[in-house]
Amino acid sequence: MIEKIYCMDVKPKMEGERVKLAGWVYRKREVGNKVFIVLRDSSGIIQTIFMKDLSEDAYEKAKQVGIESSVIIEGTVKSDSRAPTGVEIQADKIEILQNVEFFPITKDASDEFLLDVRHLHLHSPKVGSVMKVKGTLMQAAREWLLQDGWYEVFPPILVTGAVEGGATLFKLKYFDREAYLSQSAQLYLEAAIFGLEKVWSLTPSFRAEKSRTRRHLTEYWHLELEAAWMDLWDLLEVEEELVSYMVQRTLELRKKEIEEFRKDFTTLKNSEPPFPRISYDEAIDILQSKGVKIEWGEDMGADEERILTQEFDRPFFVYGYPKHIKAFYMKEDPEDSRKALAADMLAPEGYGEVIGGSQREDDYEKLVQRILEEGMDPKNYEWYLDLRKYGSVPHSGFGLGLERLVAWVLKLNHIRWATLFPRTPSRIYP
Ligand SMILES: NC(=O)C[C@H]([NH3+])C(=O)NS(=O)(=O)OC[C@H]1O[C@@H](n2cnc3c(N)ncnc32)[C@H](O)[C@@H]1O
Ligand SMILES: [Mg+2]
Repeated sequence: MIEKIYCMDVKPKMEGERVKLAGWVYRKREVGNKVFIVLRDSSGIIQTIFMKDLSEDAYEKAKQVGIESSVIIEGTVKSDSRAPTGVEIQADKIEILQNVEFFPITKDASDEFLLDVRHLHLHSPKVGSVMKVKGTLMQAAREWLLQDGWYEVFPPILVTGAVEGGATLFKLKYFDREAYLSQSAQLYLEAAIFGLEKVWSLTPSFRAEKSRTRRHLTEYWHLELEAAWMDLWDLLEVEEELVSYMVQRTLELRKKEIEEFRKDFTTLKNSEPPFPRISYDEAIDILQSKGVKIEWGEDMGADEERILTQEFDRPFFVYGYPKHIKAFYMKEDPEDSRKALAADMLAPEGYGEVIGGSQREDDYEKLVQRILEEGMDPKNYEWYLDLRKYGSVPHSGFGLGLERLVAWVLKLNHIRWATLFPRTPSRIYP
């Protein structure tokens, strides 16, 4: 590893010290016998100045170097209020590791072009800020899960059954049989609770969604929890505690990065438990009162959720959806056979669903009945049905779409900007 200091670690109080930095040329301009290079590394940027009368060799090299060239720069720290970070390097040495004549990404690059060259777009500090926020949200989730006694487990991705409906399965050939890419780790987490009681996993989930919306990917990162002995209402408390900790902790650690994307932090600061809870029935009433054409029993899509979120300035729950629009594994509401003990968490500011969760059907016969009602073959779920034969317990769980959470926290205009290499129906390269 090159012995170097990070841009953000160079402080005005280091005036006069000699330092070595390594990174990429972010900006460059020439003024008279001076070349100003703004150097970029993972921590940020710093201005370096090359003066002909300080080192003609370094000055001549600095004149040649192109944007995004990889360089090692040495020089003396000088405090300067005019510099972007209040300090600059009076450079007397530059090693050009690779000079870049022309970097393909320019200021007017289209979104589609940026996605075509996503592997180069990752040079961007702004993209780096998205990934830092995403990583910190997961760091916070791990902190909370550890202190609240949840066990991380590592479920399979190669599976033989649908969880969220057969229409969005990615099929693959598995030796001499058919298999699928996992839509959700849920069923395997349900098996894990008989030994570990409270489990969680972060896995890629795959959905052959043909819908080209701002909130769907075909591959996304899925944070899922499952717990024995919990009913739906216990689950909602876990969800709001976890999400509020993730948001508040990320606000604390990544305020600078979040400020690059939004100026108003109100909804983030409001994300403290308890989150508001409305029933599906109330949600339908609200939508109808706002002139939305939707009847009881219909599912809410992105447009309906967007309108509903206008009523809230923080994440909120919608619970008690009609059973027939929800998945086979959801427990019927004992107080209303038309409904499931299910709840989604919706993010405000138009973002909508970030979590889907429910209490699970724990009775063997009822679960077989639901599988048959959904037109599925119980034989394909024998192992899953076994979980209701050997010490079945009330249990609940949920799945949080990490990119959806990032999209809300950073107010991104499309979920694809929330992931390193977005996968959509029209994009699987690079
Ligand atoms: N363990 C569980 O109980 C999870 C459950 N089996 C499940 O998969 N629910 S979900 O389909 O609503 O998906 C959960 C979340 O996963 C996200 N999700 C769901 N589908 C997508 C797509 N296509 N792209 C991005 N994000 C997606 C979204 O935030 C959903 O709320
Ligand atoms: Mg859902």
